Amino acid sequence: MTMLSVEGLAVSRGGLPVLENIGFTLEAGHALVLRGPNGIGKTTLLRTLAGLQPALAGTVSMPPESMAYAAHSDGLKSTLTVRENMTFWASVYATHDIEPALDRMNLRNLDHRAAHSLSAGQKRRLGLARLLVTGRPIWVLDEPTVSLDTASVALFAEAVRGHLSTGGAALIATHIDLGLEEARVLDLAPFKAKPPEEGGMQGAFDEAFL
Ligand SMILES: Nc1ncnc2c1ncn2[C@@H]1O[C@H](COP(=O)(O)OP(=O)(O)OP(=O)(O)O)[C@@H](O)[C@H]1O
Repeated sequence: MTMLSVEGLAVSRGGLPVLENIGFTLEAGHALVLRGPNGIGKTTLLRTLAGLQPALAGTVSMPPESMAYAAHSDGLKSTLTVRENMTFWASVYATHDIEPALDRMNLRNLDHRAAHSLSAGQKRRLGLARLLVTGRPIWVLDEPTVSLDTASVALFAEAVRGHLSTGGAALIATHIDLGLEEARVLDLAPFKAKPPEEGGMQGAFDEAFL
């Protein structure tokens, strides 16, 4: 069953088109891994899908409210404890049980620690635990494994697998292999937008000699 369908999508950063004519579908129970070199536009695409910036063109079949977005910055409330952060998010998303999420991301021993006192990887685990209490079907993840050690990457991959097995889907920008058999890869290189000024200036340059 198709959960998300994207057609003719063009996205921009700083007023310039970055990727254009992007099309893909994402089925329930599957993950799509976005690949491409630094700066190709993975973050820009994910931010656009999550409703944080407008698209230049195209259609996205599902609204941002169906997506749980986890960005580079973990969005933690630094003075609240791990447990308080989780409780806060559970109330925002009107879900209740934070206990399984604490266990899934191995945060139980840290649950009374203020978020600001966590290590980078522990903060990342807390940011990812948030996904588990959103109750949202499509996870949109930007470099989710940054700062994670091997054991935590495995925990995270297991959490994604659990989400997929209950009919969820995930869109993940990552440079590493998460070992997810359910994942397809989408290479973004073919969608790279041509810089508009290049064509325009070259045209003007050529014209000057005609
Ligand atoms: N705030 C900004 N204003 C203007 N341009 C930006 C801004 N942030 C990023 N860009 C540019 O937009 C393009 C796409 O950046 P984006 O962060 O989406 O790439 P990415 O594929 O996620 O890269 P990485 O793998 O390094 O995370 C890049 O050329 C980048 O320089």
